[in-house]
Amino acid sequence: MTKKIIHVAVGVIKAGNTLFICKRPDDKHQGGLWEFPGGKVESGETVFEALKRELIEEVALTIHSSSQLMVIKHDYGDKCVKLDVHVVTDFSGDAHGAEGQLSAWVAIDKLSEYNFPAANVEIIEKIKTQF
Ligand SMILES: Nc1nc2c([nH]c(=O)n2[C@@H]2O[C@H](COP(=O)(O)OP(=O)(O)OP(=O)(O)O)[C@@H](O)[C@H]2O)c(=O)[nH]1
Ligand SMILES: [Mg+2]
Repeated sequence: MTKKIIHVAVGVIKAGNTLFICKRPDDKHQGGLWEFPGGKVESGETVFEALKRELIEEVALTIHSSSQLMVIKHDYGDKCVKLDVHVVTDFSGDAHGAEGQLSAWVAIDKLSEYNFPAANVEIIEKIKTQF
């Protein structure tokens, strides 16, 4: 049987040479690891609409535009995800962990000091070469 793929909108929020990252709650999938904020694309939503909704909910930012960086499919065994990764530089608001999660603005060359889910390795490699 083909596994269900969970479509996820992921936001790489960038200001200068820093990115805004959050810590996933321990009880969630890949809990305790750092992430780029975002979440599942609901039926009838575009990726941008999902990203906009998730970033308001999770980090209290209103985004005005985004550009696609890459799409990554990853099978964690328990879950199969398709991460639709978008870079966001055009936003308003004061980013913080709006759901009580830890968060930080981190310099791109310090990203390797944080542990991310396996699917994110490719994202971080691309960011380091491209940004
Ligand atoms: N947001 C986000 N999710 C990621 C990243 N990397 C990665 O593998 N994922 C996976 O993508 C899936 C969906 O993300 P999510 O848990 O943020 O979804 P959500 O905000 O809709 O949460 P929910 O479970 O409360 O509905 C999770 O299985 C998560 O482990 C990442 O950098 N950011
Ligand atoms: Mg989320």
